[in-house]
Amino acid sequence: MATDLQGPVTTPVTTDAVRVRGLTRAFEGRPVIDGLDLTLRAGEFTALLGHSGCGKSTLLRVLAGLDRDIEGTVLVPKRRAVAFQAPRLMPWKRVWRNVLLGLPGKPERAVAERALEEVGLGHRSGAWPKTLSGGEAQRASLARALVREPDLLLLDEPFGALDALTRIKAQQLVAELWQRRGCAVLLVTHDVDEALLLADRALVMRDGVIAYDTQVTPTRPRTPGTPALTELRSRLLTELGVEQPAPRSTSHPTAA
Ligand SMILES: Nc1ncnc2c1ncn2[C@@H]1O[C@H](COP(=O)(O)OP(=O)(O)OP(=O)(O)O)[C@@H](O)[C@H]1O
Repeated sequence: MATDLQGPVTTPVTTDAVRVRGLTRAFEGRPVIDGLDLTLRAGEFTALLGHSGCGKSTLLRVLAGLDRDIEGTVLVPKRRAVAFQAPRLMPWKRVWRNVLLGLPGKPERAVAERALEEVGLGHRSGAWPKTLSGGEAQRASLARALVREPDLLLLDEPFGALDALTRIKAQQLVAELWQRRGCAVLLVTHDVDEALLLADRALVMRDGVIAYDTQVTPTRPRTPGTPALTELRSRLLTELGVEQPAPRSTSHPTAA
């Protein structure tokens, strides 16, 4: 799949969707990413966690090819797509035209409608973006990513601005799309529970590198609160510097 690669160096790799070696990105002389190595396997769903400002979006932008002012080696598949927290729809173009935006050639409306149907938005194809709800706009943004048939789907906090119920539905949709499409996904999120719900693997970024890298249980669908997930949740929170209360003692002093 990832034999068709582009990046600063184009050594072909076969089973990996992403291969990053010694990546450094500095702003005004201060490295935000500092010698980072990362391999994502084809078809793997990976969550990227880290405190605010640690460089998650910067890494995603580099992988998306939106930031090339870098040092190091970045190998990514040519077919990749990105969806951001804000859906970034052009208000003067109908939804289906937004979905096709930037695609080469002159793809037909039916191409956009197939992707819109996949995200449950076929009926809003001819609508103007301003008439969509937040969840609908986010789904349109996902359709725009899917229409590119990506081998690598980059998601930068796509659920961050959604209300709790819409967020659960959007998470389910992404899980379904990933299972159907089989592409590698890199999801930037602040939410440890979201990472544990969706991902095969969770990474914590700190000090410009991947400081922690763990597999999540392969069982799906996930049931929050199982001992394995609870332990992993606690480990990830510790890695993120979140102090947790000590487990409550089960022994009670007996009254005299
Ligand atoms: N274009 C830029 N110019 C200068 N500094 C930048 C630029 N883009 C990002 N930075 C800085 O790089 C650091 C990492 O930013 P980035 O957006 O990657 O963090 P993040 O981990 O995604 O944060 P958050 O979780 O808050 O979205 C921040 O200190 C940010 O101010």
